[in-house]
Amino acid sequence: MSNITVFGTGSWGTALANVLADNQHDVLMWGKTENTINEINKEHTNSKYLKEITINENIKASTSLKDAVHHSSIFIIAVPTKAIREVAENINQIADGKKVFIHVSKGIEPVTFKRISEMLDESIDSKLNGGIAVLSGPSHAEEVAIKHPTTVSVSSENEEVARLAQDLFMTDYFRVYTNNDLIGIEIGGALKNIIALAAGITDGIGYGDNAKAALITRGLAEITRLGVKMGADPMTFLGLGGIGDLIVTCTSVHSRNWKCGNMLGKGATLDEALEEMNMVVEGVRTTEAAYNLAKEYDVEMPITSGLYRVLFEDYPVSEGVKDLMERDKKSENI
Ligand SMILES: NC(=O)C1=CN([C@@H]2O[C@H](COP(=O)(O)OP(=O)(O)OC[C@H]3O[C@@H](n4cnc5c(N)ncnc54)[C@H](O)[C@@H]3O)[C@@H](O)[C@H]2O)C=CC1
Ligand SMILES: O=C(CO)COP(=O)(O)O
Repeated sequence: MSNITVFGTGSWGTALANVLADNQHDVLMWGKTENTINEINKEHTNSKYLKEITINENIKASTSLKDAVHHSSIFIIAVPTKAIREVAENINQIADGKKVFIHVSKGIEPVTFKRISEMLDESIDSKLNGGIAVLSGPSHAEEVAIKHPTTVSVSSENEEVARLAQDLFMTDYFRVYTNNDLIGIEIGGALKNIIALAAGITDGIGYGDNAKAALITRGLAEITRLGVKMGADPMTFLGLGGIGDLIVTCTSVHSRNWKCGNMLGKGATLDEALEEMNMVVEGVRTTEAAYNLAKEYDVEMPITSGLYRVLFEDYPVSEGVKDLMERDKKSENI
């Protein structure tokens, strides 16, 4: 059994810490918020992020980055994309030996267009970098925390690190596949949030299953178009990290991205919707990144472009839907 540190005490970090503790690993969670850390240690709950869930009593939590870094050589990075560089750079200052980084976040950095494994690679000195992997797939924390059957993929440029991640996480309710397409898994996990925001919007407006199925299907087409230009294997988008995650995020009541979109569809402004959520809605920043990436790679992404206008240019949602429906005639085969 291994010592493992989970960086991030939000819903996903907490649910995954429980999975690892179920596998008898010695888990230390690190976070900045004193209240949450005390609550995890004393009450074995995390009421802000995962209501009504009991956290395994063997899990300890700390606000000390030093303790967190020295606890183990296996790090699970479970903070929002926006915080990845800061956390990784701080770890880099303290670490004194090789560490394996398994990140579970879903986003792309606007402006640089970097994937999370690339941000980690840039932030960690090569002498401290024992390998980087991503864990991604259809997996809401709320269901993993109550041990409902869940399947995910892990990917790394280093096959051994992917297999290590698979071994660490695999339980009878959390099934982990390896996948050799790091780019595809990271792009699929990031871009599905854009489509989930759009699905929330159409549900919020009051449209039905036809609209949602259209978004999932045509959303997958534009995710695949961009992903392939970025170097992904198109088949990855038919797997857990692609269509699997797209389905769960567009259809689940647990999805933060769907919920945010749903409020927008009902008439809230982006600021109002984000204010209402007390958890990260990754799709907002990812829409900005993907909108610019689509231009850079000269890829047509009509759903992403329409959502960009709604989120950042005050474009009415009803007009956004109309634009999508009234685009020039196309063949589905292209
Ligand atoms: N919640 C879920 O079901 C799933 C989430 N993810 C991904 O995991 C990542 C984290 O998501 P959640 O746990 O849902 O987020 P969350 O909003 O529940 O929690 C985020 C955590 O990160 C911490 N944090 C934020 N900025 C920080 C900083 N600068 N330094 C240190 N800590 C910081 C917060 O205090 C909080 O503990 C996201 O990229 C999300 O897309 C992936 C799969 C499932
Ligand atoms: O990635 C997720 C499920 O696989 C979580 O999605 P949300 O952030 O929209 O809740």
